[in-house]
Amino acid sequence: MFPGGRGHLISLAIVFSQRQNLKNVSILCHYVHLQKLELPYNRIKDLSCVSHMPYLIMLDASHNELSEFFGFQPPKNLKEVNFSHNQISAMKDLSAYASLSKLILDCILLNEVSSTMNSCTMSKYSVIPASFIVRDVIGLNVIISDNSFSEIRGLEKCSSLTHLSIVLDLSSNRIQSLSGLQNLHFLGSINLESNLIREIKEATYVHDLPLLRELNLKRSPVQEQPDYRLAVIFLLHRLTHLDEQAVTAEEKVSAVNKFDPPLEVGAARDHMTHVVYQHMQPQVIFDSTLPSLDAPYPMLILTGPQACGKRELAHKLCQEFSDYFAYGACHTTRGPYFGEEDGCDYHFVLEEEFQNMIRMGCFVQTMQYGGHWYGLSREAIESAAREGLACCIHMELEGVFSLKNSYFEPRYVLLIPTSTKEYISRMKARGLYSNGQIDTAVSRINLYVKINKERPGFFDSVISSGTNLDQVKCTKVRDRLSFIEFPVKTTIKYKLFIFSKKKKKKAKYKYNNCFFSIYRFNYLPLLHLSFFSGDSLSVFPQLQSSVLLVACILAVQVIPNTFSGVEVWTLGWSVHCPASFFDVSVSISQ
Ligand SMILES: Nc1ncnc2c1ncn2[C@@H]1O[C@H](COP(=O)(O)OP(=O)(O)OP(=O)(O)O)[C@@H](O)[C@H]1O
Repeated sequence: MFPGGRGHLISLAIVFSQRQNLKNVSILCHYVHLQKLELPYNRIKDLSCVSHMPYLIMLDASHNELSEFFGFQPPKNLKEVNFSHNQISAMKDLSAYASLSKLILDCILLNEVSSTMNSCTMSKYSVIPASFIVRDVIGLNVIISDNSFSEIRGLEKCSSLTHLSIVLDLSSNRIQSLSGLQNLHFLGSINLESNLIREIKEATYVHDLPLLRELNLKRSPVQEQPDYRLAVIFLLHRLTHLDEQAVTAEEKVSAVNKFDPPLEVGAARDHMTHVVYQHMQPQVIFDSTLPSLDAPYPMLILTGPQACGKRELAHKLCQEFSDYFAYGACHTTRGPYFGEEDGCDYHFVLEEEFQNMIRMGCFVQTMQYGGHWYGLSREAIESAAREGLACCIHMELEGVFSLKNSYFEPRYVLLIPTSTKEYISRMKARGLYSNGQIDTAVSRINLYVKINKERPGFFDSVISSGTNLDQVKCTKVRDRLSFIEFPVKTTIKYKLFIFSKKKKKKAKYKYNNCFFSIYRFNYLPLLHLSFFSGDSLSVFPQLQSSVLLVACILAVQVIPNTFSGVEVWTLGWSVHCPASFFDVSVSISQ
């Protein structure tokens, strides 16, 4: 029945595509040199003959009637075993099978696991590869695919799985959750292809597995979730392969930028948004850009965690030093607290209006905090600048990061609570905040402390915030900021003097139906051209040289927004320049 020369046969395959009636293979105990034995699709119940095969490396006994798990003495070098499609219901300790690296257990009816090391009773649907105590085996493959498992239970009781770096193949089941894998600290690779996992958050169950490098969720409904790949990469940052595809460094960076952007990235995005929307609007000269090229418009930003007292301080400063500061009221989508007046603390607007304002380029900076939008409008700054006052604003750290990207150069003062206890009782005393809001605010104190510590000079001044904002504190802030050289009301106005023969503050000219005004500031001319409908464009060639002259000195950008013809002559020196090239934008409007 079996081939001759049995003493030296090293590989034997008895393979049928359909089940055959081979039951007794005891004769194989004479084939002591066998290294590979393939006996699938038979009716074998007893494999004790394998005890006589000390050199056996690979055994395929799938599709048989085995009820005993490893019912033979351990061949020393046995590496790969396939027991799929058998009737094994109990499993045992495999510590004697030191070389075992791959064990395939598809479609077996596991009811119970018993071992010398542990014993746990499992339901039919538990996915249990056994209690493998195989020391120093790296890369043990456990393949339990093509079953109908709908959940993963009991794996953590299998001590081998908590001691080995293993590959776990659970493909083609009906598994919906990764719950059950969270304690298998040595899992290196999980194959969950063709299962029923739907939610990205399931990945959090395997988030803490330190050795997990490969996860396969191909052909699972979760793949249809928006941003699926980046989200999983973000949650499982140690992965090197997702869905059998290498995770690139670019993907890892994109994932972090998308789901937990560093402050700089969030700020850059915010700044970019507002610059783009602002440039889509007709360009005008802003009062805040007029003072000087070397002494930018003065602004004071008070920053610190919510309710640290910066808002009160801002109001106080503006009251006490009304010749220096004007309060810059931001816009917000949160509703007013009791006693808050529209336009005083904030401009309270609805979400839709806020979003419209973003698209209209009204904001210099925006931020979401506590589920509400906050934004510093250009008009808030301009209305202070028009009065010749420095704008005083309070905002969170993210706002500071964003503003640092703009051409504004405010002074930043950090108010930091020194006593968490006092800070919490201050928040509680306000009676406005839930415990969650208080926790968030408290947790952000460290963020401010960290930035202040790691980036010397990021804040121009740091003061501790307390419960009382008295006169002393205002004076203290002013004293500390004396180096700012606050403008007095007159500074801006008087510096704007005339660039005309008549020595008027602002000269308006009419030329060929065109009105244009010329300012002179710090001896540098600044042109403001305004046109009315029906203007003759013939003025342009004549103006061109003077505009170019001005452009050389001050780098003034003239942006046409109504006359397409204007583009022709501005094209050469305006359109092709990067936005930051120009110090001032001047509009030509109808
Ligand atoms: N434009 C803005 N950009 C960033 N942060 C802002 C902006 N406007 C306001 N904030 C900040 O948003 C946070 C929430 O503002 P809100 O006024 O709702 O809180 P509050 O409970 O009144 O606290 P506070 O007394 O600090 O203002 C505050 O820290 C506030 O300074």
